[in-house]
Amino acid sequence: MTLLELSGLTLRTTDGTTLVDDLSLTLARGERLGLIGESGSGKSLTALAVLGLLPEGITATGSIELAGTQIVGAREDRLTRMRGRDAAVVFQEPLTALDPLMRAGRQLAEPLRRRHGLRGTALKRAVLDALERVRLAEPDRIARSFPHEISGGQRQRVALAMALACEPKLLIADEPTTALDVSVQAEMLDLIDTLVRERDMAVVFVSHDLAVVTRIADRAVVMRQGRAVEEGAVLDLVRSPAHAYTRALVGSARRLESALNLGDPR
Ligand SMILES: Nc1ncnc2c1ncn2[C@@H]1O[C@H](COP(=O)(O)OP(=O)(O)OP(=O)(O)O)[C@@H](O)[C@H]1O
Repeated sequence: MTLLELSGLTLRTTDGTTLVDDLSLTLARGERLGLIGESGSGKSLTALAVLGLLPEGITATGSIELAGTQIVGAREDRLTRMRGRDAAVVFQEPLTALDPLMRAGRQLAEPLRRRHGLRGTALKRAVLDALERVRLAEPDRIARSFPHEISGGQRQRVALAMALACEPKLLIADEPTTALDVSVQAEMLDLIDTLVRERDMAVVFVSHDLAVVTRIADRAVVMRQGRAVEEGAVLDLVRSPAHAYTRALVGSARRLESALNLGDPR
């Protein structure tokens, strides 16, 4: 069953520059799609468009249907209902999602209260459970901390817990490991992988790094200069890229062999 369908999505600035050009793709429930391409290829804007969060001055034409809701041109109240319930996002920089002046526990309590109607002790328990689920040791301490008092990796886990709080059908992860230390990147990828698998959640995983995408996604769309140049099963793309740009990505994907554990990728 289709969860997300983009048809002819085109994103333009007010001065008429086309940033994403006639993009079409579909995602089934529970499916994991990588959106891959170099910086500026339009991946993040596509992800933001799905959430109805395009920056001012960028307009969308075409269609984005998410769990039966047309996102292009939808009113803000409709988008607000959709966010969290149908789709949630984890950004590269967790501070984008976190309020620097609010303790982590309070921030996480908000979506849990809204979605599950919890109050008081039950809400406190749910906050600690959500922090434990993203494998944060010392959930009590983390809940009491302000974002600047915890590490980048811990902040990203709190942001992930917030994104998962409303049990969305789709998790959009936009370079969620890029800003983290290499040592915690793999842990974060494993965590996302496990949590979405347990919940049978669909994923759109945005990254410039093919090696990272292979760990999470079943299928990938390769974007270049706002257009999809190639699409297919991740392993097919890696083994026999058709487009010269995909070939270049495969060639430059660091640690690809070990990430895939394929031996000779040819
Ligand atoms: N608010 C904006 N106004 C005008 N142009 C923008 C805006 N945001 C992004 N762009 C442009 O749109 C194009 C696509 O940007 P986008 O952020 O989607 O790329 P990306 O593939 O996600 O790259 P990165 O990995 O660097 O984020 C780029 O040329 C960018 O400069």
